[in-house]
Amino acid sequence: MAAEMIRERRIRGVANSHDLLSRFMAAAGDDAVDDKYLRDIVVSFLLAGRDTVSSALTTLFMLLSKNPEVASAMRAESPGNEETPLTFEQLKGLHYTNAVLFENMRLFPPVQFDSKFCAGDDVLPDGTYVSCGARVMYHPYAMGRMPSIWGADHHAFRPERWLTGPGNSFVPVNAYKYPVFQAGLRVCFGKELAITEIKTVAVAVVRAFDVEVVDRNGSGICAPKFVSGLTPSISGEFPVRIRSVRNQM
Ligand code: HEM
Repeated sequence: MAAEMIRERRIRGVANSHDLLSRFMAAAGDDAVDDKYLRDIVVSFLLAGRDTVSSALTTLFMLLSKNPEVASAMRAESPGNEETPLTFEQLKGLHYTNAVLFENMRLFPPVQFDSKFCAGDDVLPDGTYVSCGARVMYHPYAMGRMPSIWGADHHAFRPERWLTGPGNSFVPVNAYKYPVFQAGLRVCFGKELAITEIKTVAVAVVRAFDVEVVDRNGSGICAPKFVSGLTPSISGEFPVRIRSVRNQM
């Protein structure tokens, strides 16, 4: 599929196309960019951008089902109704919704753990010696649930913990405290895109529907099994009941 996408652009030309692959090809200009390099770009963007966003949305709706008052607050914050799509600026102004997204990914980070290999002998800030070639892991899932980082209510889904700015506005924390998108030079390249995607889908669905996680027979709330992995997922089924908000008014 990647090869076909590249071939098609080589034939069509990329100067007037604004998709990401065309931009990579155009930016390379006269420098020869081989197809293998471009194929790796396509694959890494698909891998990095697809399962992560869908994992975040899955756990978000799981949490909203357990916390319907949070879904109501998101609905109340969003201007207009489901007929009027939000602009990018309006989306950015949704502080409570932003807090819900970040709180969801604190408890269920789409990349649960990650590792790096030392390029040379080094000493970490806490004094730990690491030798060249050693593997060092960081674990956003564990860090998101540590009382020493998040306090006594670390286990609670509480979006308000992010609303510490003037007028209860959203305030991000240090990326090394919340390494859900990693931190430093190799921070996630698609972070802002991911947040915009998740917010767009979450707001569009919440404005129009109540999403309730149910058991197989459609009655009572069940607890979907969260399966850890590089990008975590839900094992087996994830049955939900969808109710139009408009019909309930
Ligand atoms: C909620 C969604 C996402 C999360 C939690 C996430 C998380 C991460 C993390 C932890 C890394 C560091 C991986 C490593 O260095 O080993 C990373 C890297 C990366 N992400 Fe994301 N990501 C998300 C969505 C996206 C999207 C939508 C895109 C693009 C379409 C994207 C593109 C990338 C790329 C290109 C890198 C490599 C950056 C580099 O090494 O310089 N990500 N992401």
